[in-house]
Formats: sequence, structure tokens, C-alpha cells
Amino acid sequence: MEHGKSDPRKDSTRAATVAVLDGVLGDGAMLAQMTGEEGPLAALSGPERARAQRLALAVLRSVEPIDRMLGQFMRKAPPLTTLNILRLAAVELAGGAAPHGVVNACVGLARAGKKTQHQAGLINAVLRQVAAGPLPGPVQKMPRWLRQPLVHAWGREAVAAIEAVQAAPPPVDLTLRAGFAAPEGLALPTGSLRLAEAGQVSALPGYAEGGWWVQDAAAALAVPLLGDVAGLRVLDLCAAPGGKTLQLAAAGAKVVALDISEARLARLRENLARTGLVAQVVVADGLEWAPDAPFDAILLDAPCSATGTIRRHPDLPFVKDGSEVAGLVDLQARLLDRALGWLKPGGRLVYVTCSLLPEEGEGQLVSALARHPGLRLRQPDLAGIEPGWVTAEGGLRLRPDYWADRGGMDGFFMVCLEVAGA
Ligand SMILES: C[S@@+](CC[C@H](N)C(=O)[O-])C[C@H]1O[C@@H](n2cnc3c(N)ncnc32)[C@H](O)[C@@H]1O
Repeated sequence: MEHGKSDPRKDSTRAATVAVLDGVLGDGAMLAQMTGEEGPLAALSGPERARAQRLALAVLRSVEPIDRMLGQFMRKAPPLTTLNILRLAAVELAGGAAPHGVVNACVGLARAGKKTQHQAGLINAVLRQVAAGPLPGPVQKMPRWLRQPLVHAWGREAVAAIEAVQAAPPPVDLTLRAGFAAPEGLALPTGSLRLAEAGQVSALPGYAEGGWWVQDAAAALAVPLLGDVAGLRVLDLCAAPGGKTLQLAAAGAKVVALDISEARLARLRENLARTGLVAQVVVADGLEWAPDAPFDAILLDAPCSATGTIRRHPDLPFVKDGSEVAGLVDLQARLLDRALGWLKPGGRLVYVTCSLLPEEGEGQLVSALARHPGLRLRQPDLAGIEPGWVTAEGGLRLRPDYWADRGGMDGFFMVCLEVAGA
């Protein structure tokens, strides 16, 4: 391509990325909604769509430091779409893209839009002052509604360490099945494999045969926490898209996988088909459904604020305000109470949430033990976990800043409970 001329495909990718950012940061839409079939990425090819998603994620992980840097060159913040063009340019420049090309493309993008054409001069003037190289200064902070309880629970230093991990794209972890081919990667102490380079996972050895699946290393610990499930009748309550269903089935359990969402269960069915693993799939509301016969074990991966997965979903701090948390805490407790009643005497239940908020984890454990006097707690005893991850009550608290030098992990709380025997 001629030097300085823009590439129309890259330009449409940038335009779509800005539209995604406008949706998330302007309209409060979730990123998944903006990048879905109906959203602004629909007309892009697979690789373009992947690039647009990568760029949007990079902006969302660093809106605060980007705005601080851009603010040096503007007297006041410009309208949202103009600001999003500048933010996109900032992450491209920070990622090492050629400044001349980025500036030209972003000025062109502004000129092409009715809302932004009069801002093309500003965009040009600002971007010419942006230095190449990584974004300076402190990383993005979590919003107050989330940060405050976390500082209270673990202190400022831990929260800053979590934020540092959230600023970077997460590594890709695989859960491996014995006897299948696996790609190159770092063997983590808990048994997951961390890929050296993500790329297109479906092209990696073992994918087509269903020899592994993508699952964060922390998420992969919930099923082992249930103990040996071979031959047991196990309910995976809130199962979709099914990472834990696959683990249970691969461990030899007779699995009933239940979820309220038909769309999410479609992904679970695809995962079962690819791996050749078997589970009985049930579409139902766990608050209304009841089993015909009790279970030996139950995994309850309850709906939650998902605040432990902000590095994968950096839109969350911009579209949520914490107002859903009380309702989720109530739903979690109701699902837990129902599920405990579906266990055989002596049966086990693992309660899990991918939340950083103690009220969705440690707090739920304390109140469940108070509501169910016969309930016993099984101490976590898993290969590779560190003593500091086990809470005073005997739950497992996993934080994004654990293994920070290896890329961190998602945030989870999980605990194994046992009902009284016969
Ligand atoms: C954290 S996700 C589960 C992730 C899944 N266990 C995995 O490992 O792939 C929570 C799930 O709870 C489901 N859910 C929410 N409310 C529910 C309800 N009342 N009954 C059953 N499932 C529900 C959601 O559809 C969602 O798929």
C-alpha cells in the first residue's frame, strides 16, 4: 500500500470499534451485546471482528489512563464519538502502530462522520502530540461501589495489585483431558495449561478431538473441590456454557446440566458434541424445577456480579453500578437452599461464584451455615493451591492478583459443603 494512504478494511474495522465503544460508554450497553450478530461488527470478516474486539477491550481496560494522557492536549473533553476515536488511536499507538497511519486513519474516520467531521482538526492536533509507547501513569481503578468493599476486605495494596492484573489481557488457560494431544504451554501447579500464545485456539492440536477446552485456571478448581465424582449422579446447577459440565462428565459423573438460558445451553450442547462427552441437558428455572430423585453431589455455579472476570469483561465497570448485587445475593441464597434439599444424606455441594464481593462468597457461606445447622464444611485439599487462598471459614478465595507474575487468574469464591449422613 502507498505510504500514508489508508486501508479501507482497517478503516471500517476502526469505525465499527468506535461504534462499539459509543454503545458501551454512551448507552451503557454490554460489550457482548455490541459485538453480537446484530451489532456494529456484523459486516466485518472474522479476523476484522477479532481485531475490533481486541481494540475495544484494550480501550475499556484503560479508559482512565488514556483520558488522563489525552487531557494534557485538550482544554475540555470533546463529544463522546470524537473522544472514542482518540481513545482508539491511543491504544493503537501504545501498541506500536505506525503513528502516521493511525493519525491519518483517525482523521479520515472523523471526516467521514456527520457528528465528528468538524472535529477532524482537533483529532489531528491532539494525536500529533501523543508520544509512542506504553500509556503512562497508574492503571484504571475499579468503580467506587466495588472498590470500597474490596479495600475493606483485603486492603489497598491487594486492590491495586488486582487492578494491575485487570489492565492486561488475560492469558488463555486450557483444562486438559488425560490421553489427548495438548498444545505447547505452561503447566500450572493446579493442572491447567496456560498457552504461551493464544491465536486461533480451534487450530491447535487436540481441539477437534475434544482433548481440552478453554477454561480459566481458577474456574477449573470448582469441580475438583467436589472430590471424586466417578459414577456419581451429579447436578450441574447453572451449567451453561458448560466448562464445568465437561469436567464433571470427563471425571466419570452421570451429569444433569441445568440452566435457565436456552441460548447459553446451545453452547453447552456444542461443547458436549465436540468433546463427545455426555450430560442430560435441562432447560429450567432452578427456583421452580425439582428433581425426580436426589443427587450424590451438586455443583452450584450461581449467577453473580461477575466482578472476578473484569479482565475478560472490562465493560462491566462502565455498565453496572452495583444495584443488582442485593438481588443476586438473594437469588444465590435461594438456589443454595433449594439445592441442599436435593442431596442424598451425606451428599456434597460446591457453591461457586466468580465474584470478588465477599457478600456473594464468604458472606453466603456464613449465612448458609447459620441457616442449616447440620451442614459441614469440607476443607479444600487440592494440588497446587496455596495455604493463603483458604479463608478462615474453610472456603477458597481466588483473586486476580494470585500468580500475578504468570498472568493472574479470574476471581472466584468456592466452598464444598456436606449435608448430614443417614
Ligand atoms: C456463572 S454462569 C454459569 C457458568 C457455567 N457453570 C460454566 O462453567 O460454564 C451462571 C448461569 O446461571 C444461569 N442462571 C441464572 N439464573 C438461573 C436460574 N434461576 N435457574 C437456572 N439457571 C440460572 C445463567 O443462565 C448462567 O448461565
